[in-house]
Amino acid sequence: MKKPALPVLDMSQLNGSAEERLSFLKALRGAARDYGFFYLTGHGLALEKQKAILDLARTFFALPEKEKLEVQMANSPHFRGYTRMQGEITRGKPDMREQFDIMNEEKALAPAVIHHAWQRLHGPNQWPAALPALKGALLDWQQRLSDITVLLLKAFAEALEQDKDVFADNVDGGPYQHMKLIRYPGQTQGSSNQGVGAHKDPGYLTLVMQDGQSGLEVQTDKGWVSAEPIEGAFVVNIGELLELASNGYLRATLHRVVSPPAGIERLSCAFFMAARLDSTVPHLALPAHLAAEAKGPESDPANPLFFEVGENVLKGRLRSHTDVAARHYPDLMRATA
Ligand SMILES: O=C(O)CCC(=O)C(=O)O
Ligand SMILES: [Fe+2]
Repeated sequence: MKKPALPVLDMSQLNGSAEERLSFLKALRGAARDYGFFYLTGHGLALEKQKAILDLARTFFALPEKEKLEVQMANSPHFRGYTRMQGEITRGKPDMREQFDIMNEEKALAPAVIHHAWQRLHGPNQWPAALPALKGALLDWQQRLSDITVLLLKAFAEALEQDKDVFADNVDGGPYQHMKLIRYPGQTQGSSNQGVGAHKDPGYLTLVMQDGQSGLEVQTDKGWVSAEPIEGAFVVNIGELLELASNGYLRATLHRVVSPPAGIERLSCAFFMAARLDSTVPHLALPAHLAAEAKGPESDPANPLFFEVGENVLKGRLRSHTDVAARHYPDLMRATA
């Protein structure tokens, strides 16, 4: 196999000898600083389970459109459910992908206790009646991915020489979870090949499971590189909250997906770990030798970053899903117009 363009980290080293742990932490810090992206192996999730989730995704997307639209995201003030092709906007352009989003399974809050717009993110998922197996399988998978990201976040604290509990307030009681099944159809003549436009992820950490088809591309100092699928490995990337917490020492990197060639589809499952919506991102006090390398979080006037987690998550959702925003958050849309 060609040498991968991004570092490969073996998470089982975290449970190994003291030297192995150190070697993992050093590699983690370097990969996240230099690329903001890496492959993760040794995470303990079996290949057959991964394939079963991608098979379920394939079955879901093959349902008649009517069944999928019954659970469309536009119905949900909590940004959960099905989004059809071109239903999501990145950098002002529609993405050529269809997707199914779930988050923590929970009740919506009563209006009387809602004081901030982001509290409306809490709520139930929508599940397709035609595929009853989806609910149990996806909620279980989401929890496993969430557990991996919590371990990784702890490892980041250690790698950055922080108190081991520096992120405890962000994750105790269960961080915000968000998982997406995604299908990218093959290119068709005359249509755009923007599977998803160049973007940074808004949360702390993202885990992506890809099928065998390439398409995910990552911006590096040497230009765009392809994150070719490695069987069994997840692709991990840093989100804006971790960049913010580390004052830019860790990088939230631009990435995009280019549509597969005509006649070929690509499936993926992305898990986004934010933090508890009611928590605040800590300002990490980096030791001098690390602080000297911190670049400061990148500032982009079109994309303000907030230390309040709920604000940051809601901002990203409103921008990507303008139909949900217009239908369920007209008050906010007027305020920002
Ligand atoms: O499908 C992929 O490989 C990545 C998707 C992605 O970057 C996203 O949904 O944020
Ligand atoms: Fe992404």
